[in-house]
Amino acid sequence: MLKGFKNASELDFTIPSNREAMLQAFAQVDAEKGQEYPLIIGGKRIMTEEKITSIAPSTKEVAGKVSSCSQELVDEAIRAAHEAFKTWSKTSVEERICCVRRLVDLMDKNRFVLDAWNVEENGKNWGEADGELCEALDFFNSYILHMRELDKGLELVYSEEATKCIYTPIGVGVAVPPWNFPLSLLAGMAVAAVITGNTIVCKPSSDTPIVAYKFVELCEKAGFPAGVVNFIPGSGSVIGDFIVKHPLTRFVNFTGSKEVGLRINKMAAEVSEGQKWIKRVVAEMGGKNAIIVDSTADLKRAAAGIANSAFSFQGQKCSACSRAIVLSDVYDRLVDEVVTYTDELKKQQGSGRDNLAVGPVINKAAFDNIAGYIEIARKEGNIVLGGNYDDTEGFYIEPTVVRDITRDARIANEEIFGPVLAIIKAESFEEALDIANDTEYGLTGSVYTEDRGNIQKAKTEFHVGNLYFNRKSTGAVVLQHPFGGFNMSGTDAKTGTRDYLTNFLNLKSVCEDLTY
Ligand SMILES: NC(=O)c1ccc[n+]([C@@H]2O[C@H](COP(=O)([O-])OP(=O)(O)OC[C@H]3O[C@@H](n4cnc5c(N)ncnc54)[C@H](O)[C@@H]3O)[C@@H](O)[C@H]2O)c1
Ligand SMILES: N[C@@H](CCC=O)C(=O)O
Repeated sequence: MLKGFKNASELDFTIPSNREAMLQAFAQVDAEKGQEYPLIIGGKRIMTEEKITSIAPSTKEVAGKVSSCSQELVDEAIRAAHEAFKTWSKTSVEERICCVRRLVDLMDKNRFVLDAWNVEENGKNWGEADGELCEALDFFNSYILHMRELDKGLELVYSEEATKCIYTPIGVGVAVPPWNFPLSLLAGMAVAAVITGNTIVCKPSSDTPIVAYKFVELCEKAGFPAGVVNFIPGSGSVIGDFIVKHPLTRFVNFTGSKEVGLRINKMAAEVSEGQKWIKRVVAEMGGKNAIIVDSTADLKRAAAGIANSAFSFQGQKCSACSRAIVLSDVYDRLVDEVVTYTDELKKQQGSGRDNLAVGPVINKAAFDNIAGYIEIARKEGNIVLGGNYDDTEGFYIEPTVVRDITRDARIANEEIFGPVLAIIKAESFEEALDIANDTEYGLTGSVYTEDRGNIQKAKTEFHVGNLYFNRKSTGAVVLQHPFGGFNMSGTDAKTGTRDYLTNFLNLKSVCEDLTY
């Protein structure tokens, strides 16, 4: 079934032509900077008085201003999507796939400018931005394959009657992505919805609405009819509950923090007047991910994996390692290796445009929150690297390594979502597993070991949605490492898979008595 699928390859920016194209794309970003963007509802562009200001985290400059949607306009958007659903849901799967294929093409043609906007608005480096674009393409291509299979219906046993089980679309969905993967997560949510015959209302994060706008613009160019993909940025606290509670909302596809995810889940469970269905919620949420290192591990390799998982994109991945749990006999040596490796990363910190290893954190609120955790870390353990932060030019926080942290410390339990790594000591592999599991989350985890017994034990006893061995905990690849978390990390929806698409489909069982 997966024959014909190939993961997209990231651009090599050491090739002069790619580098040059990226610099040109930044020139385009500069020319567009400060521009105002409308909502897109039922194909209409609507400029509102109230705007969301998007700030470039590397420089604190205004990237652009995006119209902010009111509750009245949310209602209009959901109704437009509901109207479009009447015809889009009956459009053939092949026709829907054609639109997605054109979108793949358009994303590829606009690749550099999409990457450049992601660098500008989100603070990623070039490779991280292009890796995200590849993930979006992988989602599209995997959903094309899965949808073709789903279109055949469910295989049934033979009977005297004519029986069939067919997948049918369910209605209007709402996509609520976070800011940290503004392209691939929104694009994955939107395409999963529309390829299955649903329509979608996209509410991007207020930190990254321009990247989202660029994506929705490409959807229009790809030929999705008006109203199939709508764009309504707005404050979560002003329109969030309204979108979720709207009686025509059929499903909510959310990725973000645990607090917002749980609120959405609760709101969606309440039945609004006129609502005719139980709303479906996909909620992928936070993590407090651990990497375990036992006494048999290759410590240099483990240190590199830990530092990459903890500090790439400044620790702002849900999959980031924020706890290293290390057996006591190798603890000091491992800490030294992590410090040595991280020190190299720390020397390469700066603006995303300069394409360095470490960039800024997303905004002032995140900066203050992470700085607060660094001060807590000073009291709870010993900072052996980093610990400084400065928001004069952009929101920069040094990669920070904290040793001698106990399992009950705040920085060992709360999601920081920034470049702060807590290193905890364990006396046995069993204790290390117990500490790793001692969290309400269950997103990613990794184990560095050469002990087959420990590998077997972790496979059954380390409770996370994505478990890795002798490898970093970040960088899941579509259809190689289906991604989704356990417990308070989410509904474990496993993006990129066929199962994922069934969240947005009904299965209709049809039977005809042939003797009639
Ligand atoms: N599990 C995953 O796959 C995954 C992937 C990326 C990020 N994350 C998590 O996302 C979080 C960081 O992202 P964030 O800061 O954007 O998260 P967030 O929860 O603050 O916001 C996510 C989205 O929800 C919207 N929102 C806020 N309040 C809302 C409400 N009441 N109703 C509806 N929508 C509302 C926001 O505007 C944004 O679009 C971290 O916790 C991270 O671990 C998880
Ligand atoms: N899927 C990504 C993380 C997405 C969340 O931020 C990874 O595997 O690193």
